[in-house]
Amino acid sequence: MMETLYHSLKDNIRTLVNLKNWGEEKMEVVNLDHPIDLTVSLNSEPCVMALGFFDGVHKGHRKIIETAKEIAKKEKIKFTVMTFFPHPSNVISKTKKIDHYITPLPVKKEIFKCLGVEKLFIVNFNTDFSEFSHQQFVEQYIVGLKCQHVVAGFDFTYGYKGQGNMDQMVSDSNGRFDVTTVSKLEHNHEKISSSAIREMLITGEVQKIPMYLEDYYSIKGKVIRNYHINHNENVLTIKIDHSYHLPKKGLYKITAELDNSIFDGTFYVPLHNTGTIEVHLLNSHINYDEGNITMYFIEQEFGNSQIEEYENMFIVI
Ligand SMILES: Cc1cc2nc3c(=O)[nH]c(=O)nc-3n(C[C@H](O)[C@H](O)[C@H](O)COP(=O)(O)O)c2cc1C
Ligand SMILES: Nc1ncnc2c1ncn2[C@@H]1O[C@H](COP(=O)(O)OP(=O)(O)OP(=O)(O)O)[C@@H](O)[C@H]1O
Repeated sequence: MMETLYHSLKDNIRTLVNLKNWGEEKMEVVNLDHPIDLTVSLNSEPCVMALGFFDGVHKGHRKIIETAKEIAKKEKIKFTVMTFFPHPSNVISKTKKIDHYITPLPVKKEIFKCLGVEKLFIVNFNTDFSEFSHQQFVEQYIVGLKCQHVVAGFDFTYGYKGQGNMDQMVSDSNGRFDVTTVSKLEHNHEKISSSAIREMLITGEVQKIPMYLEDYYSIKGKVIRNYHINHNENVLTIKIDHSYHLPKKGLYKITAELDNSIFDGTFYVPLHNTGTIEVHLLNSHINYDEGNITMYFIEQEFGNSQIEEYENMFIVI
């Protein structure tokens, strides 16, 4: 069963590689600092806006983005997304800080672009912004940006202490824009969520992630060094974004996409993300000293008891 899933998903990766080649769509990115610059409002065009943090851009998020896209097409208005950075937990003292992401901001931008988003608003989530009331947010960031239609999920909250919800949004709109609330998307009776995916990364259960993400968990990076261990195995040193949420420490079976070619390999995930990693690729005879790489996590290779043994092996080498 797992093998079948693996092969079909591997085919998906091939499809995604092709899609990426076509995905040369244009997307305007507007960084918004609080208080909002009035010229941004003046230059805005009528739009539909999907709202949320969207870490991972998982299946539930995609349902929202697809809904907004369809509305934009039907109503012939601009298709926009508004997201926030950093994660609100970084400025709200009572919550656990989320500063490592399933999709760091540059990756999230790339995904939005591939999904056809025409304009992306990134609001700098700072303390002043977090203290803005739900009414003020709607006046300045929704009505002010000429949004004619808001799309968000059933549990979207906004405004000081997260006091606004989707019912409040209808009331705050005061008839000036439409509101579409997307219902809960579930897997095995559980909400598909970024938190659930983070939990799978923490436990190392990466094989479950495709059910939530529609793809394997992946990390993108730039190759900076390459050496051959033998005629059949390459070790690549790769620079990655410091804010990636790495899976639990241990050895993982990966599939890597490099220069439109697919390789199988392994990646020993360290305890912390230092911004540089090493992956082993099999059957890759070519020299790759540079270039972009995407690593897809298939499954954890060893049980926990074997990790220490594996580490000792490295020390000996
Ligand atoms: C103007 C504004 C103020 C916010 N203030 C707070 C806050 O005081 N406390 C809080 O926990 N979240 C606050 N949030 C965060 C929201 O509750 C929510 O996490 C954010 O809008 C992203 O939505 P999502 O998590 O559903 O994607 C605020 C959001 C906005 C837009
Ligand atoms: N499973 C889901 N079904 C429908 N809408 C969803 C789902 N998950 C998230 N959303 C919506 O997507 C937008 C972004 O939500 P958010 O970034 O909080 O995702 P999340 O997966 O709930 O994250 P977290 O687990 O960190 O709370 C919001 O409008 C939210 O209501």
